[in-house]
Amino acid sequence: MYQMRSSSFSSVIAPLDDDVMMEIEEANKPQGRDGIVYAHLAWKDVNVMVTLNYGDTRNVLQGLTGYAEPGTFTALMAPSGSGKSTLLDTLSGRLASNAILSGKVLLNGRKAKLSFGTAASVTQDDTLIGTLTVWEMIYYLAQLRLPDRMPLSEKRTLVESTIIEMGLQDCADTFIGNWHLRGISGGEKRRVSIALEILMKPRLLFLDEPTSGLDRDGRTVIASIHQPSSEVFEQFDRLYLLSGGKTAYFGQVSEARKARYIFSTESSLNYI
Ligand SMILES: Nc1ncnc2c1ncn2[C@@H]1O[C@H](COP(=O)(O)OP(=O)(O)OP(=O)(O)O)[C@@H](O)[C@H]1O
Repeated sequence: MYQMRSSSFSSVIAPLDDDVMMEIEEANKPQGRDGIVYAHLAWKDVNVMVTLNYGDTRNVLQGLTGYAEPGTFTALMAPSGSGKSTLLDTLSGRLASNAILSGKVLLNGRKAKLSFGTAASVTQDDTLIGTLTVWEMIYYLAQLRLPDRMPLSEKRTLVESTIIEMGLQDCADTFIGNWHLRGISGGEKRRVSIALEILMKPRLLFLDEPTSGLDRDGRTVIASIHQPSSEVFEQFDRLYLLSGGKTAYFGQVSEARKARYIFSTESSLNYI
């Protein structure tokens, strides 16, 4: 769990570099030499206000600015209730109907609706079919989601490579399981949920709780995270810390370390 003393961490807020922000906002040529469209995501002055019962309102996010670039992994961290899921929902265009957004969210320099195939979200409540094996589940989804014109042999190859990418080889033939059938572990279920999304090769991936071993491969990954294991923590490039809906820190993980955030060995982050 976090321990936070708000008086001292404000001094290590990383100032956002305006040039970098502008560069990202104006990046209108996201297509790389390999023909793949990469996802540069930027958000500026984002505020989210929700309407509560009896018509009261509450500002859940206040003045958030940041960006995420292709091939990087950005971790959103904050104490419970500070706005991680709301920021993920904002960036992925999934805000609740009682929430009002102001500010800019730009994909490759433009306001864009995130289409299926470009962006994918993996939330905690994804449903899997317990009576299928891991291989069957992923293959079943591949047949449903991948284009009809793709040959079956190609779909099978993609299923195999996705299973390897997510480190699911050892449990590929194990049932996913349900309340009366013991199946794969909780962590393996998370990896199956992610596998189902990366089948479509999205350039932008939003995760509620990341997992280790995710290949970036030019992908832009933004993940909200509660208690990172040291293995997961090693994978982050940037850290976005929120406190009470405001930015407490946005910058490189390495700089956060220098700024005297203490990362203890297992699953805890303390601000000093
Ligand atoms: N649509 C909404 N209507 C009312 N309140 C909301 C709404 N969305 C978020 N909130 C409130 O805003 C605050 C931030 O919620 P959010 O789920 O983003 O936090 P979080 O950092 O993801 O929390 P946790 O780590 O516990 O999942 C909470 O107090 C939550 O109750």
